[in-house]
Amino acid sequence: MEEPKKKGAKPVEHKKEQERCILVGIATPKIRPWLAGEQLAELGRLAETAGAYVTRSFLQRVQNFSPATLIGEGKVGEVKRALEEDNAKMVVFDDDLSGSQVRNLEERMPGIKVLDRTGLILDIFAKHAVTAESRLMVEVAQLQYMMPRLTGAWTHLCRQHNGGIGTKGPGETQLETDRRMIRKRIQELKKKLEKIEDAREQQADKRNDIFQVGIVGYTNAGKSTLTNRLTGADVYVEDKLFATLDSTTRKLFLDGENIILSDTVGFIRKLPHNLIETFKSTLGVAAHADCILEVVDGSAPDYRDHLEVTHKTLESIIDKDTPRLRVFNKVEVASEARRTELLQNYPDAIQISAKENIGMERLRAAFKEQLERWHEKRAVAEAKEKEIAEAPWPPELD
Ligand SMILES: Nc1nc2c(ncn2[C@@H]2O[C@H](COP(=O)(O)OP(=O)(O)OP(=O)(O)O)[C@@H](O)[C@H]2O)c(=O)[nH]1
Ligand SMILES: [Mg+2]
Repeated sequence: MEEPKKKGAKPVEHKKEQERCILVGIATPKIRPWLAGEQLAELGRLAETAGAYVTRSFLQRVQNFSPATLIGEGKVGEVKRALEEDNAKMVVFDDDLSGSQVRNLEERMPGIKVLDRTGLILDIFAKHAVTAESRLMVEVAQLQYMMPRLTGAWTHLCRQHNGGIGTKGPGETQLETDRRMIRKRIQELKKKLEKIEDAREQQADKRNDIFQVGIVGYTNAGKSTLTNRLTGADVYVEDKLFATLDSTTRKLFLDGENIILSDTVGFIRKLPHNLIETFKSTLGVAAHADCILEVVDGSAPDYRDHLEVTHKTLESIIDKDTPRLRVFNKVEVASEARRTELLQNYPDAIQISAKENIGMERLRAAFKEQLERWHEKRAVAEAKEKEIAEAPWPPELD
């Protein structure tokens, strides 16, 4: 059996050259402790995917977020000391920071780069974007992310130059100019994106007579591995988050005819709404599908959370009437207890291993069933169209 494709000959350890960083997660009483730990571990994987080296992580339990710095003042001091000890120059928060929070934190920790989960995701997106379309989308998202943070950067500079004196006057004018320029740029980029989208829609129309399956799911669930397994394709697979940014379509020969599988960008928790909005057209590939295949990592401790995130993200993108299939992947590494739990709670889902080639026959059978239903639906629709076309005109009156 063929091993999934790995990224070329990459040096394994490069910790000295990597940016060293510390992670900060915040757990409110609403979130269960083990899940808070999982989320922080996921942030660590995001940081590593972005090329950073995590020296340590903090998980602070709080009743409420602190408005000025997100975490309490005492904790800020603790993080600052840890950064010095670890010789790290970057701190990444698992929750979104406002522009003023970034500014306050940077003031308290001079020389330290302050990022949040979204900033990290955008960085990964920027690195993994290959096509003109995804590059444009990433730039829009980056500019939108920058806008509210601009205030921080500028007033920060103003204070430095004017010794802490007010921030009105030329500073604000400059800020306004910057904002206007960014807005204009966003508009331009969006126009370009619309053109690409139109071209894609036209292509999608042309393919209307082929059954299309949109593969969706949480990042790293194994969507690309499954696409490769089913179609013998060579889609990029890696044990990193957001390996796939641009959707790819592959043909699968099934029951005497070709169907199309589209592999798409994965979802993740705490993905800001405007990022989903921006990537809607890539995800739109799934929106046009005749059937949705949801891939879930059945071995993940927090798979229920993954299911929920996927469900919520899809809600805004996909027609609720589109037929859906669900597979639990990586079952060869899931415990017996987990497999039983999945079987009991999700009797319609198919347990598979894209890596070990388990469950593929059942999945193909499920595709066939959907394909038959699709043909039936089309036949009914065509008959109706024909009836309308052949009806006498003007209609006969009684
Ligand atoms: N154990 C196990 N690992 C798997 C299986 N399928 C995929 N993987 C591994 O999971 C990791 C992610 O696989 P991908 O196919 O890149 O996942 P993806 O859903 O396309 O991820 P993104 O494109 O990043 O959203 C890789 O290391 C795969 O080798 C499986 O059935 N079993
Ligand atoms: Mg992928």
